[in-house]
Amino acid sequence: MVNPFHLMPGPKVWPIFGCGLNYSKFGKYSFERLHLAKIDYYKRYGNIYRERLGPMWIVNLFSPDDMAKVFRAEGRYPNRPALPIVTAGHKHDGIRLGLGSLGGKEWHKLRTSITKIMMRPKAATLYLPAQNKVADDFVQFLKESRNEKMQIPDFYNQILKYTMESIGTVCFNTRLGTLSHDLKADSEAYKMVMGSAAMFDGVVRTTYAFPWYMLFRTKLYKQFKWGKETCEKIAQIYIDKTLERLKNTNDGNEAHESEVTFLTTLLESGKVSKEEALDITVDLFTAAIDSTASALSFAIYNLSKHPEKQEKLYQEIKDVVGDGGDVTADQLDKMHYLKACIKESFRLNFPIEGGTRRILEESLELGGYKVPKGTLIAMNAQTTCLMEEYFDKPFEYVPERWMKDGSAELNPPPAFTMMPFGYGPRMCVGRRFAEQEIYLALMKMVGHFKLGYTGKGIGMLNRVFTMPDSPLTVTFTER
Ligand code: HEM
Repeated sequence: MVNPFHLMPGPKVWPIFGCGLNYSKFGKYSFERLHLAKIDYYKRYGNIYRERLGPMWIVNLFSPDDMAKVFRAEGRYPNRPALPIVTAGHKHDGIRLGLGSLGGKEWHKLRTSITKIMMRPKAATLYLPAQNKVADDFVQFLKESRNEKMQIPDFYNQILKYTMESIGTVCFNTRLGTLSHDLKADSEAYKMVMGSAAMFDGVVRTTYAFPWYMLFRTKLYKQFKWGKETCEKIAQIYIDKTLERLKNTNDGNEAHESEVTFLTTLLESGKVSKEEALDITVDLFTAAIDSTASALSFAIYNLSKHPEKQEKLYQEIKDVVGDGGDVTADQLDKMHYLKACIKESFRLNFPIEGGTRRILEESLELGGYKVPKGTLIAMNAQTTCLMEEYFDKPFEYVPERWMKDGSAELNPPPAFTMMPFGYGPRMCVGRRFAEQEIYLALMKMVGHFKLGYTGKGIGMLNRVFTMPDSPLTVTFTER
């Protein structure tokens, strides 16, 4: 029997505020630690519940079968809500909606122009030589940055510089120079770091705030806009330099191999205008930084907390790569335990609060209820990934569970539980690049240092992406 939507369980809905007060200072929960609310709600309501935030109904799912049903029902143009601050920017100042915020045919046109370039299996390996060099420089930077406790002060921000530097080689074929101990305030790299931080902070703080910024250009809105414009200005400088070099070296023929960048490939595809290509490149650059940094931080943390797993990984690195040098695509293919370590870290510290979201294009039966068209569906993989029902020893770090050799002696993880990059035609377009950056950083770090951990355990903080809730006090001892 299918029940009507209004019978679906969920927290009390107040007039005007809906369920929002639960996350305010009058409530039990906070948006920063939304995962704790989700765990409570799961215990109280089971596999499905609904809540209303502002005018919007949100249906929360915990069952992988229901999540699969949503993905299977999505059509040609899967619909995900845009970031609210981006929508406000579009309304106030005509800020263009990017790939992550567009819907329908407009989204599809942009997406098809880059899916082939970015999603084919070997898409990222073209950038391996440049990204190897960035990872080497990061290790050197860490070596020189250690304090007397062998820790890296402000480690999270240094990781952000690595991810920015690494994706910079893809987007602009240029070294930005962020991995410097002496970053000058008037340098392009410094401005890029500051701009990206201001913009991301604006995104995070407005996503869960009362939407005054939809009505007025609030202080936070101005900060976001300043950050975005700063990044765009600097990106434009790099892009112009690349195009200038291309003009001089290539006499109108295909780009010289050393000048192949994401941007040049996009331009040569003939599918987008020069202006669109510039926009897409800047969008990808900004989408890549915090997302990859937060995933990399938890991967480092989990390995530093589990020395026996780290040693196993070290052995794999020695066996596959030997004593150093550039990591090749063939070697990456053989790094099975490394990939298992990263997957397990994604499971324990799922990178996106809740998980992927969709707006239903048609009404759908979920968990025994008829959910109307237009409802926002939150697929709470973050909670599901820690449930005993689906994972043996859910709170333990066991990379072996992802190995196909059966070494874990645990039940294999079920389908539709682990989707850190989303699913279907709208899944993360930068996945291969994020993974490559994380592989390289971990291989070089674990190859050079024994990572140790002395501080208290790290929890998760929801800042659009899941971030460590306290400083990462990892120790770096040379091998
Ligand atoms: C570990 C790092 C990353 C994680 C965990 C992550 C996760 C995600 C997720 C969950 C989505 C939504 C997918 C869906 O709705 O099904 C997404 C979308 C997206 N990601 Fe990532 N991402 C990461 C890194 C990157 C990188 C490196 C880039 C760029 C090079 C990038 C660019 C994008 C873009 C442009 C979208 C929107 C795609 C669309 O709507 O068509 N991401 N990401």
